[in-house]
Amino acid sequence: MAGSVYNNLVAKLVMTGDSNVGKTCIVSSYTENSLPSYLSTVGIDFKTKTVLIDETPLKLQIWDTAGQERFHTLSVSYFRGAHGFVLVYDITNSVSFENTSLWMKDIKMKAGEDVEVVLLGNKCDREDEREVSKERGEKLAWEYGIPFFETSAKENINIEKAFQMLSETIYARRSSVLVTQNVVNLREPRKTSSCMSCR
Ligand SMILES: Nc1nc2c(ncn2[C@@H]2O[C@H](COP(=O)(O)OP(=O)(O)OP(=O)(O)O)[C@@H](O)[C@H]2O)c(=O)[nH]1
Repeated sequence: MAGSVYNNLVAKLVMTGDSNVGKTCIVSSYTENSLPSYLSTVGIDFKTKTVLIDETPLKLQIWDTAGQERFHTLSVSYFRGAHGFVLVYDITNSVSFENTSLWMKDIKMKAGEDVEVVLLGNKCDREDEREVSKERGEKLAWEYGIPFFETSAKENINIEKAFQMLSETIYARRSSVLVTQNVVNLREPRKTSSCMSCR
């Protein structure tokens, strides 16, 4: 168990949801504890952060995709091969909440049915402008069978918790995680080659 394979576990996470809901700020808050200067995401980049699960390090590769419609094809092309998704809406924007069902369809279509997803209702610091009740978020997450948090990237509320829960679910439920560029089975010891394509 303490072999080197378990020191090289990597999980690919993808941020998704409408434009302007706060995906980039959530990643920054989680990986740097600071907000970036505002710049709507125009391409794709990823950040990394290592979490500990039962003393095992799991390196998260967090891909921040653009929510704007004109980047949709590019954004969803990064869904394939992801182990988990952070699906974000803005509690002050009901359209972004309604569109989560479209993002969920894309996730299932591109990444498969058994991929792990956490739903975030972001900007919960803006209570005065709230358009989506917490109950609606909870109900939707219950229907999907996924965890739900209301978050604030601005005030760093529930961000750490959400990523930790997603990481633990991936670690516990998935039979495989990426190890550098190779895939290994977590539950069975590796037998021969470290490269799937060589088998
Ligand atoms: N009040 C408040 N504002 C936030 C929060 N998170 C993000 N914002 C603001 O919302 C705006 C959009 O944030 P981004 O992180 O760029 O949104 P995005 O979802 O990455 O947008 P795209 O890159 O276009 O997909 C910025 O002005 C942020 O400062 C939050 O938790 N609270």
